[in-house]
Amino acid sequence: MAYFPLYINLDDTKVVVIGAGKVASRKIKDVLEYGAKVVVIAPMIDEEIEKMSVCNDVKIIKAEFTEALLDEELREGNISFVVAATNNRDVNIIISRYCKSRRIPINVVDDTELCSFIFSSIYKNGDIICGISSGGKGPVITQYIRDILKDNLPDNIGEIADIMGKEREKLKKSEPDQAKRAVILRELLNELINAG
Ligand SMILES: C[C@@]1(CC(=O)O)c2cc3[nH]c(cc4nc(cc5[nH]c(cc(n2)[C@H]1CCC(=O)O)[C@@](C)(CC(=O)O)[C@@H]5CCC(=O)O)C(CC(=O)O)=C4CCC(=O)O)c(CCC(=O)O)c3CC(=O)O
Ligand SMILES: NC(=O)C1=CN([C@@H]2O[C@H](COP(=O)(O)OP(=O)(O)OC[C@H]3O[C@@H](n4cnc5c(N)ncnc54)[C@H](O)[C@@H]3O)[C@@H](O)[C@H]2O)C=CC1
Repeated sequence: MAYFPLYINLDDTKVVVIGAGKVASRKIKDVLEYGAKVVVIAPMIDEEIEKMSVCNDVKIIKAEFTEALLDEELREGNISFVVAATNNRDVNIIISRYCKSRRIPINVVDDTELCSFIFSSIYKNGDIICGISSGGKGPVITQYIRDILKDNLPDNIGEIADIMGKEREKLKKSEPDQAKRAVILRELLNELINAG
């Protein structure tokens, strides 16, 4: 079954990443861009993650995973989701079970079956976000599609979206007919795109 795309607000919420190698580093960089606060648990920390931890949004716990550490994080506050990114399959399985039994969304980087959600390739331009998934069939495909979007969408599509958003708010007050609003907005979009 294909995965359903959701867009969640991570701003100021806690994401726990267990394992701190190259894959963890990529995922941490991604979620920081969306305002998450990250707690990293691992005995060995990749240099890139050490660098990221100088900002207040990354806390490092230099230790092997234990359930008690996650219990403690939960006691301190809600967790948006957990990423199990260790290179030890047995540990990843334990983390997946822990999270699933508590209904905490879980991503396990080495096994789709252990995940309750997966990451996508992201095209981002301002607030325009396209998450592309192949359902785990291969990031090479999703990266290919992401690059097609990047090469073909106007570079200013994020700015265009900002303008459209403001105009839409104004129109909601001045034009009561929703169908007419949609026509006006489509025309405006065409104008903005053609203006380049
Ligand atoms: C299921 C999923 C779970 C998840 O991680 O969420 C998963 C799983 C696995 N990835 C593996 C390998 C690689 N992953 C990448 C890259 C990315 N992988 C990402 C997502 C996902 N990877 C989820 C499904 C996404 C989908 O729907 O297709 C991206 C999109 C997002 C992100 O991770 O941030 C990010 C691209 C970011 C960007 O857009 O640039 C590269 C390429 C590279 O590094 O450039 C390689 C090497 C090439 C290759 O193997 O294809 C392996 C084998 C490990 C091994 O062999 O040991 C597994 C395990 C397995 O397949 O069982
Ligand atoms: N989903 C994806 O996009 C991809 C997934 N992978 C898979 O991801 C996994 C991790 O890959 P890398 O980051 O390259 O590995 P890595 O070897 O660079 O890092 C592994 C990390 O796990 C930590 N770790 C090991 N045992 C631990 C424990 N008991 N508790 C807490 N942390 C522990 C280590 O300290 C280290 O920080 C591999 O299994 C690999 O097959 C690899 C490429 C892409």
